[in-house]
Amino acid sequence: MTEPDAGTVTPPGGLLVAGPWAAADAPDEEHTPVAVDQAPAVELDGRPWEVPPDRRPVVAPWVRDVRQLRRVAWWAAGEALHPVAFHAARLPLYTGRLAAGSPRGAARSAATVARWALDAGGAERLGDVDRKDTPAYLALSAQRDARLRRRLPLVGVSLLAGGIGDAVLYTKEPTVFGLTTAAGVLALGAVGRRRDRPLLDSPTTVSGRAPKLTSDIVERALAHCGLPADIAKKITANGLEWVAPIAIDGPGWRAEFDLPYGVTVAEVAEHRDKLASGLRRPLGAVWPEPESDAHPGRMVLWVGKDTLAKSKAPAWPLLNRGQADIFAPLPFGFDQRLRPVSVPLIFDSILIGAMPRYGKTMALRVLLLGAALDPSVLLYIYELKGTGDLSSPGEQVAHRYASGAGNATLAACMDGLREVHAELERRADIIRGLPKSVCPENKVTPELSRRPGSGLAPILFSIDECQELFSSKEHKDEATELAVAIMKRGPALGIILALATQRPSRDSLPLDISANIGIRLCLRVAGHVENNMILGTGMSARGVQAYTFTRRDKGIAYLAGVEDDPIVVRGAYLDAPAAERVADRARAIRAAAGLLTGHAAGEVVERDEDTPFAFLADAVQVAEDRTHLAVLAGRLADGWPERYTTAAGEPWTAQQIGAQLRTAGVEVEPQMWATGTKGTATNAVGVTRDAIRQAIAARSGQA
Ligand SMILES: Nc1ncnc2c1ncn2[C@@H]1O[C@H](COP(=O)(O)OP(=O)(O)OP(=O)(O)O)[C@@H](O)[C@H]1O
Repeated sequence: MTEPDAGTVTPPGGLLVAGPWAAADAPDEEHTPVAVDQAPAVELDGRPWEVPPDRRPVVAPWVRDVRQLRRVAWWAAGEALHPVAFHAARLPLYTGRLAAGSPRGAARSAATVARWALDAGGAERLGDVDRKDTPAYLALSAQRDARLRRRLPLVGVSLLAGGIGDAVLYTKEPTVFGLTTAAGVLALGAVGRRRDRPLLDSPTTVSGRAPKLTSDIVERALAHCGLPADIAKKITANGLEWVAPIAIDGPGWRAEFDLPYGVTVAEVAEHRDKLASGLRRPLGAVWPEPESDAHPGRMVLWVGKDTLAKSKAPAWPLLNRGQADIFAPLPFGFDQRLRPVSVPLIFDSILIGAMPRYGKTMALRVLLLGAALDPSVLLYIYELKGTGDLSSPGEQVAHRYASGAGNATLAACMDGLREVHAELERRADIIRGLPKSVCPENKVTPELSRRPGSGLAPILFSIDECQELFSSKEHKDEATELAVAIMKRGPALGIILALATQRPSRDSLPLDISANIGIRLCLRVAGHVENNMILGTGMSARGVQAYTFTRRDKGIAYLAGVEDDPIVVRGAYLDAPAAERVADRARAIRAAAGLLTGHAAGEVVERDEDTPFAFLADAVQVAEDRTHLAVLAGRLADGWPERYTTAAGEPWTAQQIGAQLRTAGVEVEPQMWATGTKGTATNAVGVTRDAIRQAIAARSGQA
């Protein structure tokens, strides 16, 4: 065979196919054209027996999996037996209902028999006939008379026979009489049942049972989901090309099909709400996804029996036991089908964004707890809201930890950024000096990072509410410069940046930062601008729209940068006590390995004005015997605006003051009768001056 020229393609099977660009003067036998839309006799990518088989398993995998098979058997038995038991238990109720309906049934039956016996239909027809049309009138009248003559005696005889029969039965066979009478009453009850009240109760609740997904339902929904009219018409006329039968997949159904030519999954995803309407399912249960391995028109539609927000969350795998490895993806949550989702943080950076109260801090907390369970990771945790949401793992294991809404925490965060920025040079020097056999790709390896004294321990640097830092007049330029450098050079050196923000805008999230982030987690946001700021340009046009999440979708997000396409994920939810337990475990693991450092090891890196002691000293000056936290917040902000106001100039909230007091060991009373911010006595969360004094005394004793 001759060497192929520029105009020919040699597929693996060896068949030469001439392209339109083939040289015009090449010998004929070398480029006999092959019509490409003809079914090729030989597969272009190999002879049939050379192509890896694309066969579906003879026995479905779930049948071979004993555990799944057992679950299916239990489920099927439950499905079959539950309605039987349900209705059996209600037999007396149903009997009562029938008995109650029997008088109505008797009246209905009597009316029906009377109408028949008196030929009510014939009478109506007779009334409709023009009396002047004598022959027709006479014919109908004669017909009716004949019917009455036949029917009335028949009814009379039947009634008489029935009555006599009953009387005989009653005297001779009272049991049979009782049974037949009961059957008659029930039958009359069935005749007399009201159409708006079904006799039998439904063994399932209407909202709890999603209708089974069928190809007809999917095709009808797609034809009405807002695609162009000609496409919709095609779907209605020809249906879809089904790749596999609709199957149960986790707690829902999976439908896989090819959309009409030229239509992409993104176009359908844009109309997800209309698709959900067509499927008659809640929005949170309808998830169209592309099957990227095939082509952009191959769609996998997963329709849940419940919305993601309502589905029962599997526990976080590291909740009660186990360690993590930062070089492997960290367990984070699960997707719509309740499959686990992990986030590979190493060699990357992550941005988490959402409207307030939709789960940013919880998402960050799960990742930090995961990283905390790898004892080699140095955690830098800065929580700029001041509510102490990240105090676990911050207090127990962080190398650097600060929480607060004031300038002191911003300054501590800047110190941390400078420290880690300096690490870039130090680490680059170490790596440059290592032989290729130890560090083949000029980046930190698991072995290197865990080698004692290597100075290459992975660092996870996290800032919650990072907009406070990036919009602060004093720090924003330096903070942006340092963060961008860390984000660009840090990953190869084992440094990960994790940022969370509730205000993704150009002012509070510099473009340089949002453009360089690798992994993006977007919980519910207000609109497409915020959506694209967090997930990346053009995402909302591709149908990745975190603003379609509803009020209930807390903790649910689009996660981009982990798979080829963004995926929907619900983060594991660890409340404060659970987080504390995990962080305590992480601390114990680190202590056993001799890896407690910095803040967790008791090293004091706080600035003078940032210590709990300084805070208590300020608080005791402005507190009364009994003071509401809101009042205390106002007085602290008036007395020391540089310490107790946010970057935006707002006084700290009562919640933030409460968090600081608790951190400093002061007991806060949830209900205290004292003068409120409006000058009148009221009940609100407060603190006594004695409690503050006691905490100061305790701390002085410690010192
Ligand atoms: N994964 C989750 N599963 C279920 N509920 C969650 C989840 N994550 C968060 N929530 C709920 O949302 C609430 C707010 O979460 P979180 O404090 O993380 O929000 P946030 O966006 O950080 O709020 P803020 O903007 O005030 O800082 C939590 O108290 C919890 O009730």
